[in-house]
Amino acid sequence: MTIELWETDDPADARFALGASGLLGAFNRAGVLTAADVHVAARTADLVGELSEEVRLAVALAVRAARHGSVCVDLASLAADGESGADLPWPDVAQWQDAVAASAVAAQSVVRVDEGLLYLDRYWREETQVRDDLVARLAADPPPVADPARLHESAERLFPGEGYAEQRTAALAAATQATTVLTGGPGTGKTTTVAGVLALLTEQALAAGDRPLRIALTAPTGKAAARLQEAVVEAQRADRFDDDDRARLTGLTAATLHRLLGWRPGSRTRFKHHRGNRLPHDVIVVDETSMVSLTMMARLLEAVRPETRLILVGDPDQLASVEAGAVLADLVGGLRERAPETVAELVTTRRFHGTIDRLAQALRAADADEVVDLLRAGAADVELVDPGDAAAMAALRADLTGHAVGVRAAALGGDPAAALAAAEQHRLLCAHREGPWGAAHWNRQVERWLAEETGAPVGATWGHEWYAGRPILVTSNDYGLGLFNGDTGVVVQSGVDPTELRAVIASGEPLTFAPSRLGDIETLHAMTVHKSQGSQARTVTVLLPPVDSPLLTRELFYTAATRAQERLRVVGTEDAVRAAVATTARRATGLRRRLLG
Ligand SMILES: Nc1ncnc2c1ncn2[C@@H]1O[C@H](COP(=O)(O)OP(=O)(O)OP(=O)(O)O)[C@@H](O)[C@H]1O
Repeated sequence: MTIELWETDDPADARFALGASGLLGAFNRAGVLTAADVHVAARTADLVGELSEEVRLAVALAVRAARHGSVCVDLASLAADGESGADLPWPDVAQWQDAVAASAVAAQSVVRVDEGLLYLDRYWREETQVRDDLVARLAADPPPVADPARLHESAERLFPGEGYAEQRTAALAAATQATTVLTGGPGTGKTTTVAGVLALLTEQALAAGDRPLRIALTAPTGKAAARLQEAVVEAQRADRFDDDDRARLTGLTAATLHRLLGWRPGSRTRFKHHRGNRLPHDVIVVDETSMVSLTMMARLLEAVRPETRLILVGDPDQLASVEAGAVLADLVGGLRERAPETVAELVTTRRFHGTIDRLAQALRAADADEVVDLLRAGAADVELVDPGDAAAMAALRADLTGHAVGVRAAALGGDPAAALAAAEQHRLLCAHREGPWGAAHWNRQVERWLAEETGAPVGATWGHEWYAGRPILVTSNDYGLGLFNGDTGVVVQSGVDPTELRAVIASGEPLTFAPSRLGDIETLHAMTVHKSQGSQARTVTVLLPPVDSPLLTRELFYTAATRAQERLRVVGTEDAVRAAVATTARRATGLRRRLLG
């Protein structure tokens, strides 16, 4: 294992810290630390009069770790990894750890050392709080069940027979305890279980003669929240639910976690609801929990009342949040040992019966030979394209261009629903944002092909950023407009004049805006795998980066592959496929271990 470095041929690269000398300078020039890591560490150390170079290096490595999604840094293993890969002046580990523990930065709580792991104070406090809140929830009495006989009877009705046994057990667990982590891959029946649990709980509230249950459905992104809401409503249409169940559950709406907690202007990490002003709900269901960062989990747990039933739903094999932490995987790992009854795992796939499902299972099992065999099997729903195969790449180009042309034709027709449907057919997913395998490059590429094919000068290279048929992705929440990070849409021509353009965003009822009203928007001919989390498309093309990419991991491949509902095309060499399967995204966190203690 080698330490991940940034590389550049440009001596003026902004990541070089001007004037950095000594250890910080050496680690910056080697590409371990960026200028930002160095400056943050130097400033913080200056504030408390910390002069030791070794300690300043440790602080900078903790800052760097957070940038890479880790909550803390294990100096010993980092130095051991680094020594095998880069010729760097690593301090003697034992002495270094002692120096950090005895330092002014530790004494002033700028950093914390816990079981050999070094944390920036903020993350240590958040991790401690998540652990303490969870442990307190586990220790408290379970919420009361008004009519246990009725609960079991209704569970048999809503989850009948052997086919629903796994979900029935999970639902009864979630209905009878305060905290449940419901995990499973795509299509394993998580939403069906959630819909059933809500029916069970609303019925129990009625049996107890209580006021109607207050239920919150939530997810980290607007797109995921909207999907949860639709899926729960859809699940209740099944015959197993009777009219009374449906009547008690009418009007359920889902909101993003930010909105549920009460977003406050000017702060991304502080909310209206907190320990002193808790959320009023009796049941809170969080979907796509793998995307929840440590910070958001801390904010959520402090705002949840002890007696509220909390159901955390997600797939721990997916990529973790863009921000620091790997909370869902840590919760599953830690709680499985500490309180196994709180982890309900669904393992039987209900939706796919094809190669995509088998591929997802092989990826979870890290079985590289099976993954390669499935990709090469010539199945109708899964295909592997070798980037060195000119004919196959030409076919890929024709396909991507054909899709873009189809979206443009629908958008020129001025029918928002048709344009949206065309745009939602296919997703091109990239590991990186920048570079030859990045989303930015492929967005430009598809726009160029579209322009060539149609003769219309569209796209950023022509200076026509807004054009009919431009698929778009919303990249931040805009509560005023009702737009959420992750929302997707397309630009349509709304009149005879080609300059009359409207942006249509997919929602229950499509939302229409003048393009000038939209702020944070990206073109969506291609998107990063990270941003695709929480959404699916019928056909998905995944561009695997080359073998040496630090982003090439099993979690990335699994997340990308499971976005596909009907067809999956993977563009990459066999070596890249094998490297992805063999590499897991390593994030340093202490939560799993601390949950055991
Ligand atoms: N026990 C079951 N037997 C047969 N079909 C089921 C069962 N449970 C769920 N299904 C069906 O399987 C499909 C997937 O279920 P569901 O949407 O609940 O899964 P999910 O895990 O939430 O999926 P995803 O996370 O991919 O959205 C649905 O069409 C649902 O009706």
